[in-house]
Amino acid sequence: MKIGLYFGTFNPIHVGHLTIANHMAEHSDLDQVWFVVTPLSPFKKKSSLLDNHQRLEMVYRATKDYNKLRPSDIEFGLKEPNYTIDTLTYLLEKFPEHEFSLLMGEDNLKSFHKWKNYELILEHHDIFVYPRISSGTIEHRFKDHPKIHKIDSPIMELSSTFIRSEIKAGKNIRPMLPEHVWEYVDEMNFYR
Ligand SMILES: Nc1ncnc2c1ncn2[C@@H]1O[C@H](COP(=O)(O)OP(=O)(O)OP(=O)(O)O)[C@@H](O)[C@H]1O
Ligand SMILES: O=C(O)c1ccc[n+]([C@@H]2O[C@H](COP(=O)([O-])O)[C@@H](O)[C@H]2O)c1
Repeated sequence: MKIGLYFGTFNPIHVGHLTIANHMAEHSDLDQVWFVVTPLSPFKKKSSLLDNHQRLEMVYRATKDYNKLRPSDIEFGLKEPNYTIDTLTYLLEKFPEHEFSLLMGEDNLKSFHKWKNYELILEHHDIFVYPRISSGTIEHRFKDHPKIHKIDSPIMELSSTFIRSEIKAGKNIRPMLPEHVWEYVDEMNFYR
């Protein structure tokens, strides 16, 4: 099968993430999109980070009604911080029958030259990049790269950081989360 890997912290998963994954599932030849919940991103701090299983639970609730979208806890047993190349090596060993590509927002492409062994990732995998407003520029070497494919789609100005700070300020963010995720966040008093 052709699998699109959508790596993220998902703290929490929001409608932007879900829209991107669904768009790729509907408009590409991918058979499935896996949301890989990352325990600790190399570029992030642990502050205000919910437990791995709570973030996985939110991804599970967001994706359960979508045939082609799956939560993945594959990184839970791997060394932190989680370098994507290490996870890919593990996945290729575990699932030699699958072909893996990556989905990411444009902000991640802008820092991609700082990722561990990024040349090796590009050698073996296609990367689909979703437009996103963010600071910084895309390195020249990634601009016309044959393995990097820009997705032509509307921009969604939404982030987990914004959602967490709005909840902390007592604002209603209900439309920004998939309904089942909002119910869980509300019931568990997350981010308050
Ligand atoms: N609104 C968005 N548009 C496009 N890509 C997005 C959007 N939100 C997240 N992404 C992408 O989803 C992936 C996972 O992102 P992540 O879980 O870090 O979400 P985030 O909203 O960026 O979180 P935070 O605000 O906590 O940094 C990354 O590739 C990121 O670029
Ligand atoms: O492999 C790397 O060097 C690397 C550097 C930065 C981020 N990543 C991965 O990219 C994903 C999204 O990261 P983030 O920081 O935007 O949540 C997450 O799964 C990280 O593990 C990976």
